[in-house]
Amino acid sequence: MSVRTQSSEEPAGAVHRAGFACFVGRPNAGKSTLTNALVGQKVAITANQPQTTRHTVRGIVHRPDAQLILVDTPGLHKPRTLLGERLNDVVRTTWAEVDVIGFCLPANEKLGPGDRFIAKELASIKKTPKIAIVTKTDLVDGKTLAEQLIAIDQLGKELGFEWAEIVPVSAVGDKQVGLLADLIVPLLPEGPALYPEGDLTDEPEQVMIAELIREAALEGVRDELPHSIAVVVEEMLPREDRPADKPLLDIHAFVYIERPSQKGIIIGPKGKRLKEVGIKSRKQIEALLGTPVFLDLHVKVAKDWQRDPRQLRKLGF
Ligand SMILES: Nc1nc2c(ncn2[C@@H]2O[C@H](COP(=O)(O)OP(=O)(O)OP(=O)(O)O)[C@@H](O)[C@H]2O)c(=O)[nH]1
Repeated sequence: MSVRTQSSEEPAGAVHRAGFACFVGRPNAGKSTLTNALVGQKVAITANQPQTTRHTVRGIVHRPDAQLILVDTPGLHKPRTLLGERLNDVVRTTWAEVDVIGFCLPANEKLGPGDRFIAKELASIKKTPKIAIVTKTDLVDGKTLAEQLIAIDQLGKELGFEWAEIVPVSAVGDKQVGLLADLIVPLLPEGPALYPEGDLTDEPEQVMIAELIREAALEGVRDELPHSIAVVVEEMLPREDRPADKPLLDIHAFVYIERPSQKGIIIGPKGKRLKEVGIKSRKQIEALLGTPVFLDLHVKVAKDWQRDPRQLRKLGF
């Protein structure tokens, strides 16, 4: 077993590499946080709640020697609804297309059936190198970490493959995140940069904005509305008749819920809660786009949208 704590010096050459990596792992394993730490900007949505990442969000790491494009997939899980099945399809398609797969396993949770389920699926993808990433190392002591590293090495052996690397990281503590990038880069194919410098994500702005609104709308009501909220940005238009130095962007968005009874929870007494959601997400959208925004939010009921293919398509899944 080789566990990396330090980068081995690559001979300095003129080789430039570019390619794709994705992080897989159970819900809450720390994939989005790690993506953000590597890219250095909030592009994926994180939360204390499983399955927040519904869209494939790419973050791009630009380096002089390489361009690493990170594809952040939803967690693979036992599908119970049509949405669940679609999410799993997205995950498998992504795996088949990337150059490196990073399997995220939290240091503070023993390997469980969920991890084995994913590892088994990974084992069937023969040609893509797989790096085991032990996340959240700041939450455990050395002994627990060592046991986890051994268990992960063992898991690979049981399933008949070797991890390309096993790397402990802490995205929150900024430990070994740079090293992880150093270890992924040599596994990418040689080639020129695929995206212009400065691009951090190619996720359409509308999707990122919808995710910001969804995150704000979920805050404080996750227990009541765990996976029932979808957000769609209907329209984004610069306000007419504004002086050039005082632009305003009008954004109209719908917050979809599954049942009329959920309306009250989202809107709150006298619309107070929805207003707060609007203010909070507007500030984040303004920070993202760098322009003042007028955000118009409407709540709509889309009955059982998670189970209805037509609704799912409309909501962008
Ligand atoms: N202490 C600590 N917490 C972390 C670390 N990385 C992630 N977390 C926390 O773990 C939780 C889940 O992290 P996410 O990045 O949203 O996990 P994910 O794997 O993307 O989750 P899904 O989108 O549900 O698949 C969040 O509360 C994070 O703040 C870390 O390095 N240290």
